[in-house]
Amino acid sequence: MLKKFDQSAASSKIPSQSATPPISVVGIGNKVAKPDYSEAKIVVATVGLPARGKSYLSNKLMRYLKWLEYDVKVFNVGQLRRSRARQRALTSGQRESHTAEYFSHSNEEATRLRDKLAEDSLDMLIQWLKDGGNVGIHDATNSTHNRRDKIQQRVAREKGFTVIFLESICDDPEIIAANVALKVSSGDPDYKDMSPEEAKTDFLRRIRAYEAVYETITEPGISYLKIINVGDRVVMNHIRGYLQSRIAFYLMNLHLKPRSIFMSRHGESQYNVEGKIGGDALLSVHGQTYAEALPGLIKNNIGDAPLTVWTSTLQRTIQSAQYLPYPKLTWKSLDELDAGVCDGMTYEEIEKQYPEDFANRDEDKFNYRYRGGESYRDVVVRLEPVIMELERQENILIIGHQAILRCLYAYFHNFKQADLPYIKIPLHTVIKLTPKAYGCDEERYTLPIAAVDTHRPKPKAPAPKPLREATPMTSRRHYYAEEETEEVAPLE
Ligand SMILES: O=P(O)(O)OC[C@H]1O[C@@](CO)(OP(=O)(O)O)[C@@H](O)[C@@H]1O
Repeated sequence: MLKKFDQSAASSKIPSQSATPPISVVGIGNKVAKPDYSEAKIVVATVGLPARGKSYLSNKLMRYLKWLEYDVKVFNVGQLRRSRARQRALTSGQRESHTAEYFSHSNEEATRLRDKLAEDSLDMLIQWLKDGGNVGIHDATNSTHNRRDKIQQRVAREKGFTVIFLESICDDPEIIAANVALKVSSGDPDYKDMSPEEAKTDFLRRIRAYEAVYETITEPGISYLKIINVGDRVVMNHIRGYLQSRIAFYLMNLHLKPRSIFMSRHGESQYNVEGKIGGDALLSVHGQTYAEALPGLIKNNIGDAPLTVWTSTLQRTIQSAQYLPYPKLTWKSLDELDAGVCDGMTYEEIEKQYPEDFANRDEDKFNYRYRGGESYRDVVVRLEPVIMELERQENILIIGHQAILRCLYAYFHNFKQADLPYIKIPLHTVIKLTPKAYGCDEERYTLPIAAVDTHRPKPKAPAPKPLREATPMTSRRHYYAEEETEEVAPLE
């Protein structure tokens, strides 16, 4: 539901209206208010034994939905337990230990305490939803009918709130062993006073304590998703509405097979050399050299492993991929951000011809929409099917464009919207992302082939407005030898 928006006054500031959830946006002067998705209020409650990837699924889901601009937060009951224990230790001077006995069902006092923690965490989550959040993820074992009944009853007290249970069932010994190893090696506060062997023994006892009372979801009539071995099989029940279906579809497409996602911009184009944006130019001489060198770099990296190459429909990406001996796919959705009336111009020309637009873009680059073109926000929306497909696939090399790769990179590294349009994706560099339990490992390979720098840094001070007599701003086009290495910091 879009509120009325004065399009004549702000052709460049109209937020996305494409196939995204209903949003309301209010224009305030030169600024664009944050989109309001307040209609969706969903509690996602995880269900599963320890070491079944519940936190992995919770965090992936959060990253995906946040990238799509929903307000999402994970409420991890284990973290609440630890932070309360720390607080108690500060007043009592005595440290509490939460070994396997604490999780045993026969320990009535501890069971009462754990139930209370789950309730408190749910109350905090519901309050957060009332304050404007959209999807609150209750990351806990929630492994009995009784616990799930309580969650349902609590959520039912809130008008318009719905709950989906997300059960992660895993019987693949490799996945379980990897999750156990991660828990005991990640400096988990529960195990900081134990050796890795003691920690492992204790954690396995904790799992057995939960197994003794575990009840898989069989309750009729509730909304749930059962994810078996992280996406091998998925069972769905009573999934309704746009956002619930989207959540289900995303989780269905996840897998845990080891793989890497390679990203590279096309080789330097003739437009890059001239400082022009957009267009459909061919590669420069240096760009062509990069295209020739790329197969060697990739082969050195992945050897004989299978790989699929994705390009946009624009010549500079297709030309850059021409010597790569792998199956190729051309995506219209990977075409560069559409600069509308500014297509084919240099930044200096845009500043001269459209000074207000130029200033607006500097002020809020993520939301700014070129006249007759797109904003970064629009691009994020059109890349959603690409993200979904990337989650399903194994090794992929994307030969793309500056703005497109920024958006994809931001998804994997959880960047804030405001920082996204300034991420450095230099030419003649391959970025290798390897998804891990929480986040991604990254390596960068830069080939020693000269190229211009097309990155315009964020202006230091807010751009002055109106910009009748704007001082010319030069695009920084120079060679890597002059490049500083400062990077935008990822979230968390
Ligand atoms: O959003 P900004 O920083 O302007 O970067 C996007 C621009 O990057 C460019 C190069 O300046 O990408 P590309 O090299 O793929 O052509 C432009 O075409 C595009 O408009």
